Amino acid sequence: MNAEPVCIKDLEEIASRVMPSGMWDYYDSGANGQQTKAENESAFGHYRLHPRMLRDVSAISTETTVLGQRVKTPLGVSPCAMHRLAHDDGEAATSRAASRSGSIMILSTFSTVSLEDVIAQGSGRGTQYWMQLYVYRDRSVTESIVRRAERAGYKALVVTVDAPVLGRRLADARRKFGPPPHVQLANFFTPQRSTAGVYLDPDGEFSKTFGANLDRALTWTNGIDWLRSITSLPIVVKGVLTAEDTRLAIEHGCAGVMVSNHGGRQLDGTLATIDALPQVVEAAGDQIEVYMDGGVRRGTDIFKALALGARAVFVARPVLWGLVYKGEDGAYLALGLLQKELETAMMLAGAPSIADIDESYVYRPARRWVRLEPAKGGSARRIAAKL
Ligand SMILES: Cc1cc2nc3c(=O)[nH]c(=O)nc-3n(C[C@H](O)[C@H](O)[C@H](O)COP(=O)(O)O)c2cc1C
Ligand SMILES: CCCCCCC(=O)C(=O)O
Repeated sequence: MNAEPVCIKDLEEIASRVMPSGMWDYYDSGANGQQTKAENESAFGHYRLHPRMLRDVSAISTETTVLGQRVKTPLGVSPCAMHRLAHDDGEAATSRAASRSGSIMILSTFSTVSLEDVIAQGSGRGTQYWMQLYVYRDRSVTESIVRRAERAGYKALVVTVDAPVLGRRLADARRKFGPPPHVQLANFFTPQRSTAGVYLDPDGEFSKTFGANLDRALTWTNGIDWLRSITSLPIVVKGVLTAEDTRLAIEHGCAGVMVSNHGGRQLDGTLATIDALPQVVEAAGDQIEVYMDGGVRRGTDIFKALALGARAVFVARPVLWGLVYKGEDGAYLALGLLQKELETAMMLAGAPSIADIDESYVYRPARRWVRLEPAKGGSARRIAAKL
């Protein structure tokens, strides 16, 4: 295909053709049988829109607020390790693209451009930068990233809580995948910096480096309460899929939760994120903001997530595919295609502003999953996942 990509699926097709297979597999893979990865995308198709006609849609605005600050769009970039696998400019290119499109950018701790250099690429036109954290066994490593993020101007910390261990992605396991030597974890290792307390697998295998550093004993108390005690930045927990954990996030003083299953790369067999979103929104009430990611490939997906109560919606792989296609311009194209599709969906549905988009615009599927909640001294209670 030589024509300019006109949708995210076109970008995916190009990236799948041009990326070396090891890197493509790392970006693409879900865990184990990849059921969750597939359902993140397909589940959007189970929701239907309920559009309204003859509403003035001559002026569409996607402006909204997130964590109390104005943003041009509720669309953002989810944290992804190692953008330099996609393009030599790595996260610097993504940062420029996010800044041009006014999208929020969440930077992965495992970026291949340093967190200071990434934010320096933004032109400050209302883009918010948030810093993603994995909590290390050696807390001084995490604390040092927090301090650097504060100094550099990041507006929130996003703590990923769905990865006490890296999910088993079979293609990576077969290959013992690790990055090529020129792709380095720039927040920890550069010619100028080598961070004590961070173990790097001598063979470069990701899952081993990950497993050796991260704290599997992490809890709400020793992780989230501890973070709150060392910083005043708002804390968002990423990887929440249940009402129970949303209530805990509120109790532990978080500012937001991100409904995410890590793009299906961690626990295979969870609900798709669009299906998990309603129970989280209900538990959150107006006490905490709710964001989501996973399988968002179209403007109508964003519209549906907003209608079900997400305050902002994030994408990961689509931006990586854009980077593979054309660096900064490709990532900007990916975000621009989604933004344009969102605006078109808003026009066609008769919802000219983000505030207009509510639950009345979607039909939920009638199917239900039922689980049993253990009862204390009585018979187990049947709980239906409300979709
Ligand atoms: C290649 C790749 C690397 C990722 N790296 C991280 C990471 O470093 N930290 C993190 O919290 N999530 C990471 N994620 C998960 C994403 O932030 C996000 O939750 C998920 O990919 C969203 O789904 P999507 O790719 O379908 O948009 C990664 C995802 C991919 C595909
Ligand atoms: C040591 C680098 C490991 C990167 C893992 C990043 C991640 O979360 C992913 O899903 O992949």
